[in-house]
Amino acid sequence: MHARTGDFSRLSITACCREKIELASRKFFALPKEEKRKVSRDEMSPYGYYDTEHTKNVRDWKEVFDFTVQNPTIIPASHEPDDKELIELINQWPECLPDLREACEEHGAEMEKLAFKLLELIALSLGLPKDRLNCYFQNQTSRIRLNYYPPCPVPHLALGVGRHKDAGVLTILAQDDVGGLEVKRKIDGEWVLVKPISDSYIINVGDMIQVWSNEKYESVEHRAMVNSEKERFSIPYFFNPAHCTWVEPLKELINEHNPAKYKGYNWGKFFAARNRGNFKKLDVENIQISHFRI
Ligand SMILES: O=C(O)CCC(=O)C(=O)O
Ligand SMILES: [Fe+2]
Repeated sequence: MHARTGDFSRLSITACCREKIELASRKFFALPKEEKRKVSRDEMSPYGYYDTEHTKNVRDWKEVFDFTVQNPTIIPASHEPDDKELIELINQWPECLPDLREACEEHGAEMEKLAFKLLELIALSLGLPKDRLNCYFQNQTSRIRLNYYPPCPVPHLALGVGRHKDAGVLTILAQDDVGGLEVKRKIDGEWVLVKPISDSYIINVGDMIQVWSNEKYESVEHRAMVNSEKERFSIPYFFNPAHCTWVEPLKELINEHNPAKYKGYNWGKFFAARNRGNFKKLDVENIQISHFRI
């Protein structure tokens, strides 16, 4: 893929790398359940295969495989503010499909290069030095997810992923040609289909850019529909900073006319709190940046 990003630079992502991960993802999800469950995630090892995820307490119609880009990745052991314990996330790879690991690691490296270019463009667009945001990404917690949405006999009763906003910095999404991703249009609240364009990536601004930019950028609500005939695959890359990142509106962007719209929060604890809802149904709403809105 080639993309022109303003006058700044020309990015080139090898199409073969994308084809490789798409093929490996199809092969992985086509494996028998017992094989996939050998790399199942659980509360101790929260990355790997999973087929019972909930978004906002509702079960999604999908199977996923998650891995981190930096191996190992360090995150807090729990969402409890006083718990200082950290854990190392170690990727799990299916032994019967060695191609998957290679394809995933290559794709991760390509996505990371693109993510840094985009980050620099965003910094420049906010009137900041181009490397202003780079410092948060040493020991980053970025991850990639392989999404598989099987055909659904009752597509009007289920969603592949329920409505949500991505909590991180940027999401770079590769979707296949089936279609199903919808974004909520701000002016009228209508859900609008993001039409698949082959060999292109969808760039989604996440909640952290909304907070850093003090709402100059907004993260968009989105969801994934399912359909009764076709299976669908997508591959989001979630670009996330180090767990210790304190997220708040950037000092340079706020002043008496534009006061900070958010209180600060710790990314690692936010992420741990968000992930809690993946393993059990919670009685409370999952953590959102609106909880830090001033
Ligand atoms: O499958 C898609 O198109 C979107 C997936 C998504 O929003 C997510 O995994 O956060
Ligand atoms: Fe998303």
